[in-house]
Amino acid sequence: MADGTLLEIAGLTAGYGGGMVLHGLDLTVGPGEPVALMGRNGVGKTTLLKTVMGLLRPRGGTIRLDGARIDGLPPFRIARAGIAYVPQGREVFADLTVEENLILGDLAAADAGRGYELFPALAERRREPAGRLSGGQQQQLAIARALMARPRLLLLDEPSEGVQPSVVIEMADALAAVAAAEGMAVVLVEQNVDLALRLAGRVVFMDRGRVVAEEGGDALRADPSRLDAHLVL
Ligand SMILES: Nc1ncnc2c1ncn2[C@@H]1O[C@H](COP(=O)(O)OP(=O)(O)OP(=O)(O)O)[C@@H](O)[C@H]1O
Repeated sequence: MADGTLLEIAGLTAGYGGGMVLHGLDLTVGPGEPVALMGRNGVGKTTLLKTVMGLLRPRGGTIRLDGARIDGLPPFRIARAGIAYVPQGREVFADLTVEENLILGDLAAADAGRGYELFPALAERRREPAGRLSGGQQQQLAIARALMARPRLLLLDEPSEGVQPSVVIEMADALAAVAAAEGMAVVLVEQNVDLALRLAGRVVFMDRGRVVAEEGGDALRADPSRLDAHLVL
């Protein structure tokens, strides 16, 4: 879009049963922009990702991708529009091989090469059941699978959970490379400051179902103590 907006969320409300979790949330993300979303437990970060992906129906507000409304569409149509989602908990098909998991990420892909370029360690284990990989490699596989279809926007929920620091850094650098090379935007929900700051050009802070503040990644890298002011609200 001419104004450089890929994702535009305005006045979004959503919740479960009688309880509202998102209370009029506004957020815009530019093409190719890596954004980290931070905030205390329970403020609605996961709920936001699920709502953007169409897994939870919004109660109000609008979600636009490249200017076109996507709120209310079913998840498969949102995926086709160019959004991929890697939920918390590294979901892979444990009984299928690494290669089969990758191919399932994009049935139109002739081979899984793209996934192996992202994370070369996966190539060495391509014929093994995914369930035998370490936690960190399963997370890499879940991310690689989501990237097979070349999304324009990747929604990623807490990928660092239970993953060793060296693998976290590898994940951040692989994602940053794809974001830069292909113009893929990322919305990363992350408590791990190292990962959030390594990847994000901008950090957005949520509290009680709304975006309440944001900071440039460079300012936070220069002075990470600025994070505390936003996270202890
Ligand atoms: N399936 C559900 N049914 C009912 N309530 C839910 C459901 N999922 C989440 N909630 C509630 O919605 C609120 C926001 O949860 P959400 O998972 O979006 O927060 P979060 O910011 O991602 O926190 P966390 O870091 O703990 O995952 C919480 O009060 C939670 O208990």
